[in-house]
Amino acid sequence: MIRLENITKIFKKRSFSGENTLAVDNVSLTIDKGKILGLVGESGCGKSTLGRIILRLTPVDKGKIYFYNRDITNYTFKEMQAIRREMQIIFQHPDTSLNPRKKIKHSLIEPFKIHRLSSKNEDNIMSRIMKYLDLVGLNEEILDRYPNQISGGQIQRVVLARVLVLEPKFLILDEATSMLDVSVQAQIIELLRKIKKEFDITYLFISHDIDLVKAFCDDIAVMKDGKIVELGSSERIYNSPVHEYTRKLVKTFREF
Ligand SMILES: Nc1ncnc2c1ncn2[C@@H]1O[C@H](COP(=O)(O)OP(=O)(O)OP(=O)(O)O)[C@@H](O)[C@H]1O
Repeated sequence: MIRLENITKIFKKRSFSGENTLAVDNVSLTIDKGKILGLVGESGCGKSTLGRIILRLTPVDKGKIYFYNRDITNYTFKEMQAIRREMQIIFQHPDTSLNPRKKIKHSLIEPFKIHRLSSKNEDNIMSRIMKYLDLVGLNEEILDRYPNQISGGQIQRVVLARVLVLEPKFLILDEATSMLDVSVQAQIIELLRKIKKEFDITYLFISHDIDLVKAFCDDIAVMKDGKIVELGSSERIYNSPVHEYTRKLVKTFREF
């Protein structure tokens, strides 16, 4: 479903004395349809940049991005608009992912407007919203609340519902559960499993938590200094890591 060939991204220095940052260094990888690929590595290694590049939210300097075998690397804004709904991302911070001044109802109606989804009237939109709210384990009481009146876990459920109304085929979860308590995190992971089963969505799960990635993902790509240093099945990477850096990551988590 996703194929990356030799992706490279350099952020230019911001000041005369600063340095360029090689955020992604010649990365090639494939994510097959229906799979969950975990992308792990320590802070600043380039995980988010790579995710944003796949969605064409960050321009790439070198390399090619394929989505369903279509080369989307140089798609225009208009061409991207046509496939934007199919590729979505959920970020880490529950507190900034929804407009704090708008009720939850507004945030759930918004995607229909942005993506000009064909829904004849508001009743029709609301019935679709209710379907997805139910799926993520929320009820209509949430609609009249503001983001600061609900918990972090509830916000991530709303964010998921907001994305699901678009019926995406590929979803990037960028540290999407990192800010949540462990028990809430487990509930959201369970929900993500259920959603994947029901909608056959392919995930890229970005996290620094290798234990969580091992439990949730089919395969793991380990990133260091912008490079993928090791890639394989979750079991293999976790139980018999080959690269020295992967060994260190696994060991650190086990001791922690
Ligand atoms: N817009 C930007 N402009 C300049 N440098 C950037 C920009 N975005 C990221 N970087 C730099 O690129 C490198 C990779 O950052 P990135 O956010 O992709 O890493 P990450 O692995 O996702 O880290 P984290 O887990 O902390 O989010 C870092 O050195 C970062 O400072």
